[in-house]
Amino acid sequence: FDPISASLVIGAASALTGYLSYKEVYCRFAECCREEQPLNASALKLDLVERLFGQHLATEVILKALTGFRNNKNPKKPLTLSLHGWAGTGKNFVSQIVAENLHSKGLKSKFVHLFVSTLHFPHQQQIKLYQDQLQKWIRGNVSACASSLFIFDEMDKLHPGIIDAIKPFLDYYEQVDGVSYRKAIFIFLSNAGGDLITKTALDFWRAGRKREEIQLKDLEPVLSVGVFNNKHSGLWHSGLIDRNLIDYFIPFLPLEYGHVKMCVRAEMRARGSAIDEDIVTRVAEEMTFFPKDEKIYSDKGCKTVQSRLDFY
Ligand SMILES: Nc1ncnc2c1ncn2[C@@H]1O[C@H](COP(=O)(O)OP(=O)(O)OP(=O)(O)O)[C@@H](O)[C@H]1O
Repeated sequence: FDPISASLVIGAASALTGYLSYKEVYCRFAECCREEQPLNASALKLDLVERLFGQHLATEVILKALTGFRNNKNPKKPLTLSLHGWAGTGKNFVSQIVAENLHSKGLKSKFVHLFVSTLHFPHQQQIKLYQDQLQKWIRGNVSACASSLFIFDEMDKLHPGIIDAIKPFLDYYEQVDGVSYRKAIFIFLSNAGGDLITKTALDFWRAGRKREEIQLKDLEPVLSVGVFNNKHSGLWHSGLIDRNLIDYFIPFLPLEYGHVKMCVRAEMRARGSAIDEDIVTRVAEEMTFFPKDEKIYSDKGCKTVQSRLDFY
Protein backbone atom coordinates (compact mmCIF):
# COMPACT_ATOMS: atom_id res chain seq x y z
CA PHE A 1 0.00 0.00 0.00
CA ASP A 2 1.51 3.34 -0.99
CA PRO A 3 1.68 5.50 2.17
CA ILE A 4 1.56 8.77 0.21
CA SER A 5 -1.68 7.96 -1.61
CA ALA A 6 -3.15 6.52 1.60
CA SER A 7 -2.50 9.77 3.44
CA LEU A 8 -3.89 11.76 0.50
CA VAL A 9 -7.10 9.72 0.60
CA ILE A 10 -7.39 10.12 4.38
CA GLY A 11 -6.68 13.84 4.10
CA ALA A 12 -9.30 14.33 1.40
CA ALA A 13 -11.86 12.29 3.34
CA SER A 14 -11.36 14.23 6.54
CA ALA A 15 -11.48 17.55 4.67
CA LEU A 16 -14.79 16.46 3.12
CA THR A 17 -16.23 15.36 6.47
CA GLY A 18 -15.03 18.60 8.01
CA TYR A 19 -16.68 20.58 5.22
CA LEU A 20 -19.93 18.64 5.54
CA SER A 21 -20.15 19.07 9.30
CA TYR A 22 -19.18 22.74 8.93
CA LYS A 23 -22.05 23.09 6.46
CA GLU A 24 -24.47 21.34 8.85
CA VAL A 25 -23.50 23.68 11.68
CA TYR A 26 -23.58 26.73 9.39
CA CYS A 27 -27.04 25.82 8.07
CA ARG A 28 -28.36 25.48 11.59
CA PHE A 29 -27.75 29.20 12.14
CA ALA A 30 -28.01 30.69 8.67
CA GLU A 31 -30.61 29.83 6.07
CA CYS A 32 -29.33 27.44 3.40
CA CYS A 33 -30.86 26.53 0.07
CA ARG A 34 -31.49 22.80 0.41
CA GLU A 35 -32.53 22.01 -3.10
CA GLU A 36 -31.82 18.29 -2.80
CA GLN A 37 -33.86 17.86 0.37
CA PRO A 38 -37.03 15.90 -0.45
CA LEU A 39 -40.36 17.40 0.52
CA ASN A 40 -41.97 16.01 3.67
CA ALA A 41 -45.22 15.01 1.98
CA SER A 42 -46.99 13.93 5.17
CA ALA A 43 -46.24 17.26 6.88
CA LEU A 44 -47.61 19.16 3.87
CA LYS A 45 -50.69 16.92 3.77
CA LEU A 46 -51.34 17.44 7.47
CA ASP A 47 -51.02 21.21 7.07
CA LEU A 48 -53.41 21.32 4.13
CA VAL A 49 -55.97 18.93 5.59
CA GLU A 50 -56.03 20.55 9.01
CA ARG A 51 -55.64 24.22 8.16
CA LEU A 52 -57.31 24.75 4.78
CA PHE A 53 -61.11 24.52 4.89
CA GLY A 54 -63.52 23.66 2.10
CA GLN A 55 -60.92 23.31 -0.66
CA HIS A 56 -60.79 19.60 -1.49
CA LEU A 57 -59.59 20.23 -5.06
CA ALA A 58 -56.79 22.61 -4.10
CA THR A 59 -55.64 20.27 -1.32
CA GLU A 60 -55.51 17.27 -3.63
CA VAL A 61 -53.83 18.98 -6.58
CA ILE A 62 -51.25 20.95 -4.60
CA LEU A 63 -50.20 17.88 -2.67
CA LYS A 64 -49.90 15.79 -5.81
CA ALA A 65 -48.11 18.48 -7.82
CA LEU A 66 -45.57 19.40 -5.16
CA THR A 67 -44.67 15.89 -4.03
CA GLY A 68 -44.35 14.68 -7.61
CA PHE A 69 -42.19 17.63 -8.55
CA ARG A 70 -39.90 17.57 -5.52
CA ASN A 71 -39.41 13.81 -5.66
CA ASN A 72 -38.33 14.04 -9.28
CA LYS A 73 -34.53 14.41 -9.30
CA ASN A 74 -34.55 15.63 -12.86
CA PRO A 75 -37.63 17.76 -13.66
CA LYS A 76 -37.89 18.88 -17.28
CA LYS A 77 -39.31 22.31 -16.43
CA PRO A 78 -40.10 24.40 -13.36
CA LEU A 79 -43.41 23.77 -11.61
CA THR A 80 -46.04 26.37 -12.44
CA LEU A 81 -49.34 26.56 -10.57
CA SER A 82 -52.12 29.03 -11.26
CA LEU A 83 -54.54 29.47 -8.33
CA HIS A 84 -57.97 30.96 -9.05
CA GLY A 85 -60.95 31.90 -6.97
CA TRP A 86 -63.07 34.40 -5.16
CA ALA A 87 -61.57 36.78 -2.56
CA GLY A 88 -60.72 35.31 0.83
CA THR A 89 -60.93 31.67 -0.20
CA GLY A 90 -57.37 30.79 0.81
CA LYS A 91 -55.07 31.42 -2.16
CA ASN A 92 -52.52 33.50 -0.24
CA PHE A 93 -52.96 31.25 2.75
CA VAL A 94 -52.05 28.15 0.70
CA SER A 95 -49.03 29.92 -0.79
CA GLN A 96 -47.88 30.60 2.74
CA ILE A 97 -48.32 26.91 3.67
CA VAL A 98 -46.41 25.84 0.54
CA ALA A 99 -43.62 28.34 1.26
CA GLU A 100 -43.27 27.05 4.85
CA ASN A 101 -43.06 23.47 3.65
CA LEU A 102 -40.40 24.28 1.06
CA HIS A 103 -38.26 26.70 3.06
CA SER A 104 -38.47 26.71 6.84
CA LYS A 105 -38.70 30.50 7.10
CA GLY A 106 -41.74 30.50 4.84
CA LEU A 107 -42.62 33.86 3.31
CA LYS A 108 -39.70 35.41 5.21
CA SER A 109 -37.20 33.10 3.54
CA LYS A 110 -34.68 34.73 1.23
CA PHE A 111 -35.55 31.97 -1.27
CA VAL A 112 -39.23 32.92 -1.40
CA HIS A 113 -40.22 35.98 -3.46
CA LEU A 114 -43.64 37.59 -3.45
CA PHE A 115 -44.65 40.04 -6.18
CA VAL A 116 -47.84 42.06 -5.83
CA SER A 117 -48.99 43.60 -9.12
CA THR A 118 -50.29 46.91 -7.78
CA LEU A 119 -47.20 47.37 -5.62
CA HIS A 120 -44.37 46.16 -7.82
CA PHE A 121 -45.73 46.81 -11.34
CA PRO A 122 -48.14 49.76 -11.00
CA HIS A 123 -47.54 51.81 -14.17
CA GLN A 124 -48.72 50.73 -17.58
CA GLN A 125 -46.09 52.92 -19.33
CA GLN A 126 -43.24 51.03 -17.65
CA ILE A 127 -43.98 47.52 -18.85
CA LYS A 128 -40.62 47.20 -20.62
CA LEU A 129 -38.73 48.22 -17.50
CA TYR A 130 -40.72 45.78 -15.33
CA GLN A 131 -40.03 42.97 -17.78
CA ASP A 132 -36.27 43.62 -17.60
CA GLN A 133 -36.31 43.91 -13.81
CA LEU A 134 -38.33 40.74 -13.43
CA GLN A 135 -36.00 38.75 -15.66
CA LYS A 136 -32.92 40.02 -13.80
CA TRP A 137 -34.47 39.35 -10.39
CA ILE A 138 -35.51 35.81 -11.27
CA ARG A 139 -32.21 34.98 -12.98
CA GLY A 140 -30.21 36.26 -10.01
CA ASN A 141 -32.27 34.42 -7.44
CA VAL A 142 -32.45 31.10 -9.26
CA SER A 143 -28.65 31.26 -9.74
CA ALA A 144 -28.33 31.62 -5.96
CA CYS A 145 -30.90 28.93 -5.12
CA ALA A 146 -32.31 26.60 -7.77
CA SER A 147 -35.37 25.72 -5.67
CA SER A 148 -36.50 29.34 -5.27
CA LEU A 149 -40.23 29.98 -4.98
CA PHE A 150 -41.84 32.93 -6.80
CA ILE A 151 -45.39 33.98 -5.96
CA PHE A 152 -47.25 36.48 -8.14
CA ASP A 153 -50.27 37.91 -6.30
CA GLU A 154 -53.05 39.92 -7.99
CA MET A 155 -52.36 38.45 -11.41
CA ASP A 156 -55.70 39.86 -12.56
CA LYS A 157 -54.30 43.36 -12.01
CA LEU A 158 -51.07 42.72 -13.91
CA HIS A 159 -50.78 44.57 -17.21
CA PRO A 160 -51.09 42.12 -20.10
CA GLY A 161 -47.71 41.04 -21.44
CA ILE A 162 -45.58 41.55 -18.32
CA ILE A 163 -45.73 37.92 -17.35
CA ASP A 164 -44.65 36.76 -20.81
CA ALA A 165 -41.20 38.14 -19.97
CA ILE A 166 -40.60 35.06 -17.84
CA LYS A 167 -41.82 32.60 -20.46
CA PRO A 168 -38.30 31.39 -21.40
CA PHE A 169 -37.67 30.48 -17.76
CA LEU A 170 -40.84 28.39 -17.55
CA ASP A 171 -40.15 26.42 -20.70
CA TYR A 172 -38.50 23.02 -21.20
CA TYR A 173 -34.95 24.40 -21.71
CA GLU A 174 -32.10 22.70 -19.91
CA GLN A 175 -30.46 26.07 -19.31
CA VAL A 176 -31.05 29.69 -20.29
CA ASP A 177 -27.80 31.70 -20.42
CA GLY A 178 -26.08 29.19 -18.16
CA VAL A 179 -28.84 29.03 -15.54
CA SER A 180 -31.20 26.09 -15.07
CA TYR A 181 -34.69 27.05 -13.92
CA ARG A 182 -36.00 23.48 -13.76
CA LYS A 183 -36.14 23.23 -9.97
CA ALA A 184 -37.86 26.55 -9.36
CA ILE A 185 -41.55 26.88 -8.49
CA PHE A 186 -43.87 29.63 -9.74
CA ILE A 187 -47.31 30.28 -8.24
CA PHE A 188 -49.79 32.73 -9.76
CA LEU A 189 -52.76 33.98 -7.71
CA SER A 190 -55.81 35.51 -9.27
CA ASN A 191 -59.51 36.26 -8.83
CA ALA A 192 -60.00 35.67 -12.57
CA GLY A 193 -62.24 32.70 -13.17
CA GLY A 194 -63.88 33.14 -9.74
CA ASP A 195 -67.26 33.64 -11.45
CA LEU A 196 -66.88 30.42 -13.45
CA ILE A 197 -65.95 28.48 -10.33
CA THR A 198 -68.89 29.92 -8.39
CA LYS A 199 -71.27 29.05 -11.22
CA THR A 200 -70.13 25.42 -11.21
CA ALA A 201 -70.34 25.21 -7.40
CA LEU A 202 -73.83 26.70 -7.53
CA ASP A 203 -74.96 24.28 -10.26
CA PHE A 204 -73.87 21.37 -8.06
CA TRP A 205 -75.64 22.87 -5.04
CA ARG A 206 -78.86 23.46 -6.97
CA ALA A 207 -78.75 19.91 -8.32
CA GLY A 208 -78.56 18.68 -4.72
CA ARG A 209 -75.03 17.35 -5.23
CA LYS A 210 -72.28 17.58 -2.65
CA ARG A 211 -69.51 20.16 -3.07
CA GLU A 212 -66.94 17.37 -2.66
CA GLU A 213 -68.31 15.73 -5.81
CA ILE A 214 -66.90 18.58 -7.92
CA GLN A 215 -63.87 17.26 -9.76
CA LEU A 216 -60.91 18.98 -11.33
CA LYS A 217 -62.12 18.00 -14.78
CA ASP A 218 -65.36 19.94 -14.16
CA LEU A 219 -63.34 23.13 -13.76
CA GLU A 220 -59.78 23.03 -15.10
CA PRO A 221 -60.57 23.24 -18.85
CA VAL A 222 -63.15 26.02 -18.33
CA LEU A 223 -60.65 27.91 -16.22
CA SER A 224 -57.74 27.82 -18.64
CA VAL A 225 -59.91 28.94 -21.58
CA GLY A 226 -61.70 31.55 -19.45
CA VAL A 227 -58.45 33.03 -18.17
CA PHE A 228 -56.86 33.06 -21.64
CA ASN A 229 -59.83 34.99 -23.04
CA ASN A 230 -60.20 37.36 -20.09
CA LYS A 231 -58.53 40.73 -20.76
CA HIS A 232 -58.18 41.31 -17.04
CA SER A 233 -56.60 38.04 -15.97
CA GLY A 234 -52.91 38.90 -16.38
CA LEU A 235 -52.76 35.84 -18.64
CA TRP A 236 -54.84 37.30 -21.48
CA HIS A 237 -53.63 35.67 -24.69
CA SER A 238 -50.54 34.71 -22.76
CA GLY A 239 -47.86 32.53 -24.29
CA LEU A 240 -47.74 30.70 -20.97
CA ILE A 241 -51.15 29.23 -21.68
CA ASP A 242 -50.93 28.52 -25.38
CA ARG A 243 -47.49 26.91 -24.92
CA ASN A 244 -49.01 24.81 -22.09
CA LEU A 245 -46.44 26.06 -19.60
CA ILE A 246 -48.88 26.21 -16.69
CA ASP A 247 -48.95 22.77 -15.13
CA TYR A 248 -52.11 23.11 -13.06
CA PHE A 249 -55.04 25.52 -12.93
CA ILE A 250 -56.26 25.16 -9.37
CA PRO A 251 -59.80 26.27 -8.49
CA PHE A 252 -60.66 27.65 -5.05
CA LEU A 253 -64.35 27.17 -4.30
CA PRO A 254 -66.40 29.94 -2.66
CA LEU A 255 -66.68 29.40 1.11
CA GLU A 256 -69.95 28.59 2.86
CA TYR A 257 -71.30 29.62 6.26
CA GLY A 258 -69.89 26.45 7.88
CA HIS A 259 -66.38 27.21 6.54
CA VAL A 260 -66.52 30.75 7.86
CA LYS A 261 -67.28 29.31 11.30
CA MET A 262 -64.27 27.01 10.95
CA CYS A 263 -62.09 30.06 10.15
CA VAL A 264 -63.37 31.85 13.27
CA ARG A 265 -62.54 28.84 15.44
CA ALA A 266 -59.07 28.54 13.86
CA GLU A 267 -58.41 32.20 14.56
CA MET A 268 -59.55 31.83 18.18
CA ARG A 269 -57.23 28.85 18.63
CA ALA A 270 -54.36 30.81 17.06
CA ARG A 271 -54.97 33.58 19.59
CA GLY A 272 -54.93 31.05 22.42
CA SER A 273 -58.55 31.78 23.39
CA ALA A 274 -61.12 29.16 24.35
CA ILE A 275 -63.66 28.46 21.59
CA ASP A 276 -66.86 30.32 22.36
CA GLU A 277 -69.55 29.00 19.98
CA ASP A 278 -71.73 31.99 20.67
CA ILE A 279 -69.05 34.36 19.34
CA VAL A 280 -68.32 31.99 16.44
CA THR A 281 -71.96 32.25 15.34
CA ARG A 282 -72.10 36.01 15.82
CA VAL A 283 -68.98 36.63 13.71
CA ALA A 284 -70.20 34.26 10.96
CA GLU A 285 -73.60 35.95 10.90
CA GLU A 286 -72.04 39.36 10.42
CA MET A 287 -70.64 38.26 7.07
CA THR A 288 -72.65 38.76 3.89
CA PHE A 289 -73.62 35.88 1.64
CA PHE A 290 -74.61 35.49 -2.02
CA PRO A 291 -76.48 34.82 -4.34
CA LYS A 292 -79.28 37.12 -3.26
CA ASP A 293 -81.89 34.39 -2.88
CA GLU A 294 -80.01 31.38 -1.57
CA LYS A 295 -77.27 33.20 0.40
CA ILE A 296 -74.83 30.28 0.36
CA TYR A 297 -71.38 31.75 -0.21
CA SER A 298 -69.53 34.35 1.83
CA ASP A 299 -68.68 37.26 -0.47
CA LYS A 300 -65.39 37.94 1.31
CA GLY A 301 -64.65 34.31 2.08
CA CYS A 302 -62.85 34.25 5.42
CA LYS A 303 -61.09 37.53 4.74
CA THR A 304 -62.48 39.85 7.40
CA VAL A 305 -62.92 37.21 10.09
CA GLN A 306 -59.76 38.22 11.96
CA SER A 307 -60.62 41.90 12.23
CA ARG A 308 -64.24 41.15 13.17
CA LEU A 309 -63.08 38.91 15.98
CA ASP A 310 -61.23 41.88 17.51
CA PHE A 311 -64.59 43.35 18.51
CA TYR A 312 -65.41 40.46 20.84
N1 LIG B 1 -60.10 28.01 2.82
C1 LIG B 1 -59.60 28.57 3.93
N2 LIG B 1 -59.27 27.81 5.00
C2 LIG B 1 -58.77 28.38 6.12
N3 LIG B 1 -58.56 29.70 6.29
C3 LIG B 1 -58.85 30.50 5.25
C4 LIG B 1 -59.38 29.99 4.03
N4 LIG B 1 -59.58 31.02 3.19
C5 LIG B 1 -59.19 32.11 3.83
N5 LIG B 1 -58.75 31.82 5.07
C6 LIG B 1 -58.30 32.79 6.09
O1 LIG B 1 -58.58 34.08 5.61
C7 LIG B 1 -57.39 34.84 5.42
C8 LIG B 1 -57.46 35.58 4.11
O2 LIG B 1 -57.45 34.66 3.03
P1 LIG B 1 -56.44 34.74 1.78
O3 LIG B 1 -55.60 35.97 1.91
O4 LIG B 1 -55.73 33.45 1.63
O5 LIG B 1 -57.48 34.93 0.62
P2 LIG B 1 -57.18 35.05 -0.94
O6 LIG B 1 -57.94 33.92 -1.60
O7 LIG B 1 -55.75 35.13 -1.21
O8 LIG B 1 -57.95 36.42 -1.26
P3 LIG B 1 -57.65 37.58 -2.36
O9 LIG B 1 -58.04 36.99 -3.68
O10 LIG B 1 -58.58 38.68 -1.97
O11 LIG B 1 -56.21 37.94 -2.24
C9 LIG B 1 -56.26 33.81 5.47
O12 LIG B 1 -55.10 34.36 6.03
C10 LIG B 1 -56.81 32.73 6.35
O13 LIG B 1 -56.59 33.04 7.70
